[in-house]
Amino acid sequence: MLELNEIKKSFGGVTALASVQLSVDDGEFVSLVGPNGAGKTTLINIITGALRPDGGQVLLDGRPLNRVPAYKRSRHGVVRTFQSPRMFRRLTVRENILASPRVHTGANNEDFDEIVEALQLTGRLDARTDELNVVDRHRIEIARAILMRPSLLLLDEPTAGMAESEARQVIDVISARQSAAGFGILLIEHNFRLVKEVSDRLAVLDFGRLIHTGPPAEVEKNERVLEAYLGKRS
Ligand SMILES: Nc1ncnc2c1ncn2[C@@H]1O[C@H](COP(=O)(O)OP(=O)(O)OP(=O)(O)O)[C@@H](O)[C@H]1O
Repeated sequence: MLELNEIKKSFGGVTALASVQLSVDDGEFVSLVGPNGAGKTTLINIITGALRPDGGQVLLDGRPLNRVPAYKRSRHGVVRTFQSPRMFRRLTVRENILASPRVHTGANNEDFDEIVEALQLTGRLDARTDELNVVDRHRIEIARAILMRPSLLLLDEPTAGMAESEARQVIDVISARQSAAGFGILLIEHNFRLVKEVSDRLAVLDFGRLIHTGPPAEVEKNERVLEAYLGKRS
């Protein structure tokens, strides 16, 4: 469904992405892992149209997106969340989750209740989001994104700032919804152990290069991955 062909992007002298080739099929769960500065967020920004690549093509269902502006890409079902969740701080949790018109038109009450409960937000629906911590703000963004009924969900470190048990719980919720609804996922996560079990494939970026793509069981056998990735962080 999503195909990235030879995507290149530099910032001044820094090569953020060097010819990245990656696909996400319908209903597939792909996790993009790699150290800080590897180019993960840049890749999501290129998929959504927030950034233009210097070279290469983004294709959605076989159609090139290069000339499609960011706001129209979301109409094609491409939905993203941010590394630092963006909210209307003076609005309540409920209002923030319902803030997208696509949530209004697409989600029924049952979906809303289910996802809010799974993400442990039920008791906080009437709180203002500026009273909440970053963990809950991530949960709000994820709830809204899922209720937008994406065909492709791009999650930029949805577990940033979470303890491992919180992160696991959130990833399990995402995975369960993905299995039920069948959308494609590209999820950014530093710690590949957290996403190993739920991912169909892992793609490992290092200094803008995709050094491995394959089933999670293979990743720890790849010397380059172990050296590039595990060498730098635990
Ligand atoms: N707008 C920008 N201007 C200049 N350099 C940038 C810009 N955005 C990203 N970079 C650089 O491009 C490289 C890739 O950054 P990117 O944020 O995509 O990495 P990342 O893998 O998402 O890192 P992290 O895990 O820390 O979020 C880094 O060297 C970064 O400093």
